Amino acid sequence: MASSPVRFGVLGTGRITRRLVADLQSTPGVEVSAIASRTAERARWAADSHGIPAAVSGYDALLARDDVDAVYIALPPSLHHQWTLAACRAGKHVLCEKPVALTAAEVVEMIAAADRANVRFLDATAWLHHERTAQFRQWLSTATPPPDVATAAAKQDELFLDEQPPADPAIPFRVGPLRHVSAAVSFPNPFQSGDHRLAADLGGGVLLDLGWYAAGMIRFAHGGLPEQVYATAVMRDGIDVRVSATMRFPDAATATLSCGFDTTTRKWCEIAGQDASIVCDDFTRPWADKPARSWVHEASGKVHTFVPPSETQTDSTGAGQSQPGTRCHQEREMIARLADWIRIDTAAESVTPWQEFHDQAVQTQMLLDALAASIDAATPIDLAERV
Ligand SMILES: NC(=O)C1=CN([C@@H]2O[C@H](COP(=O)(O)OP(=O)(O)OC[C@H]3O[C@@H](n4cnc5c(N)ncnc54)[C@H](OP(=O)(O)O)[C@@H]3O)[C@@H](O)[C@H]2O)C=CC1
Ligand SMILES: O=C1CO[C@H](CO)[C@@H](O)[C@@H]1O
Repeated sequence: MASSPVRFGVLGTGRITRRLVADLQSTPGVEVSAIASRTAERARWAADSHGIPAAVSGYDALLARDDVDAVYIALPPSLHHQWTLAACRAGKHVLCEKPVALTAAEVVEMIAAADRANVRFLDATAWLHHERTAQFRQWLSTATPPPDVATAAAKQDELFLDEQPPADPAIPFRVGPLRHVSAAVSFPNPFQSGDHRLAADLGGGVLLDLGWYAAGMIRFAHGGLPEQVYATAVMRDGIDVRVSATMRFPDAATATLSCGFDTTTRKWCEIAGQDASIVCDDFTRPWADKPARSWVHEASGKVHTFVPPSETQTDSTGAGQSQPGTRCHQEREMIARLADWIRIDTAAESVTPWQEFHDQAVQTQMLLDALAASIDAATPIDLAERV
């Protein structure tokens, strides 16, 4: 029996809703039943533009509606905490834009509120849901080689020569023990004056806006938090517009982060292990008109281009050409995942597949907290002392 669609209500009518509302509407099993604005006129305009049945004046009024099962919170960062708590109180599931909140303490409260209300919570960090991220995860899960391989690795750097096929053909590369992660995300001045990204009271600043992605990639690649960080910021009108940071983990892995509102477009990362590195130059979101790009660089200098399975569909001529229509759409994957969680009968199942995403969100925000503290204090910060 087909389950009924998950009906989303949208809070906010800004820039991101132009894209995400269409993504919600085009995800199977999901509908958008209402959109709310602070003003009735703008709600009407947004509902008409997107073909949404109900235009709602005021966010509280949307939360009170019976035709809304879940909300998509597309408000400035300073409002995410408040409206997530309100949505949970109203019994609505939540998809909340990034950065999840202003501090890790707020994120912990938001997740606790969702747990108390038995509703699902997910942050809209879509790259975590791209199929290639699952492949990165798999390569990283082989980070610790068996002892005999580790000994061999210490003796020679030719483990990946072609004549030595890997043990598991499904995992053709082993990154080996993680040594360094580098993540850089920037966009050159894309904002109008008055934009929340440039307003301190709305949670502005590049560290929260784009550092969210870079810190998230570093946490994802390592799986834990550094023991020490040091960050510096270039400030303009009281807002951090460029941030650079270094960090060191308890296992001696290191990382560097760079983000900027005044630097050319970058959405890059390099995850370097002892044996190979994963390189990706569009990890936050593949370019709309191009296939997702990532590579594995072996110690020998050999480079392999990774083509996600959805981009290697054979076309009608059998030529194996990439077909854009079949490409992984990370936002729809994210929405479908949340809709699946909403349909899980938690009374019948003890699984909590959302836990890893909650851990990722909390720890990303903890890392940002530490970087902000380092910028403020102009000194390295020990995370162990902050937990
Ligand atoms: N996942 C992604 O790829 C992206 C995520 N984002 C994230 O989405 C969120 C929203 O960003 P974006 O859509 O660009 O922001 P916009 O400023 O374009 O829109 C924010 C909306 O929030 C509502 N709002 C409520 N209170 C305020 C306030 N005090 N000041 C301004 N707006 C307010 C407004 O809707 P109304 O007046 O109708 O109530 C406004 O349209 C941010 O957290 C951002 O980081 C942004 C871009 C991409
Ligand atoms: O998340 C985001 C993705 O890209 C934008 C740049 O145009 C960011 O500023 C935004 O908040």
